Amino acid sequence: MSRLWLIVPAAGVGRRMAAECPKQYLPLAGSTVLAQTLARLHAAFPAATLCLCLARDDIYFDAAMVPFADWRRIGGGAERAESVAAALTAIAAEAAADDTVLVHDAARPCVSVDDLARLQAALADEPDGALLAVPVADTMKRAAADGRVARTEPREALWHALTPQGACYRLLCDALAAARACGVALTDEASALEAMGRAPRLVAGRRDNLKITHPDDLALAEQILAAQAAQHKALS
Ligand SMILES: Nc1ccn([C@@H]2O[C@H](COP(=O)(O)OP(=O)(O)OP(=O)(O)O)[C@@H](O)[C@H]2O)c(=O)n1
Ligand SMILES: C[C@](O)(CO)[C@H](O)COP(=O)(O)O
Repeated sequence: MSRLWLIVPAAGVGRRMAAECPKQYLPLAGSTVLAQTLARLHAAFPAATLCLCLARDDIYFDAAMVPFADWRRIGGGAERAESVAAALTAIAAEAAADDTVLVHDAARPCVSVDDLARLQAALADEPDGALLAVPVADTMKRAAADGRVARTEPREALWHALTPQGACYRLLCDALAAARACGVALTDEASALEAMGRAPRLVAGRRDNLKITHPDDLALAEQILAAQAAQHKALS
C-alpha cells in the first residue's frame, strides 16, 4: 500500500516577520505557529510519516510540538527548496516511487482538514501533482520601476499558490533535482514540476490558508483559527 509522507519546511528565519525568534515559534492560539500547523496535519493524516525540516542551529524546537507517532527531524538548507530536497534525500531508502509526498509550510497553520483531504483525493489520480490554490480576487497591477502603475494585468487565469503541494515521491525528486541542475529558482514544488513540462492540478482551497509572513499576519491567523473553531463548534 502507498505510504503518505508529509514534509514540513520549518527551517526559515522569518526575515520579513522581524520577530525575536523565527516566526514558526511565535505564540499562536495557546501554542505556537509550528504546533498549530502540525496539529492540523495530524488531524487530517494521523498515520502519515512526518519529515520536519529544522535549522541545524534551532534552539526553539521542542519535540512536544509534534503529535505524530512516526516522524523524523531533517536538517534544513539555506533555501526552502533545499530544505525540501534534504527531506526527500533523507527518506530515499524508505520511500517507494509511487508514495505520495505532501509539502506544507510550517508558516500555514490555518489550513483546513477538509482542504487537506480534498488535495489528497485529487492527487490519487493526478500524474502531474497538485496544489491547493485560490483564484486571484483583486484587479492586478504591474508596477513600473518608479512605483507607478505600468499596466493592468488580466487576472482571469491567475491563482495564488498555497500549500500543501504534492506529487509522487519519484516525480518530486526528479523535478527538484532537474530544477537545481538547470539553476531554476524555486519558491514552491509546483514550479519544479512545471519546469520539467508537467502541469500540476490547481485544487481550489480556502482563502484563509494564510502564510504568516509579515507582522500583522499573526493577529489575522489568531482570528482565523478562532473563527474556524467557532464554525466547527456550531456544526458539531
Ligand atoms: N531555508 C528555508 C527557508 C524557509 N523554510 C520554510 O519554508 C516555509 C515558507 O517560507 P517563508 O514563509 O519564506 O519563511 P521564511 O524563509 O522563514 O521567511 P522570510 O522569507 O521572511 O525570511 C516556512 O515554513 C519556512 O520555515 C525552510 O524550511 N528553509
Ligand atoms: C510555497 C509557498 O508558500 C506558496 O505560496 C511560497 O511560494 C513560499 O513562500 P516564499 O515566501 O516565497 O518562501
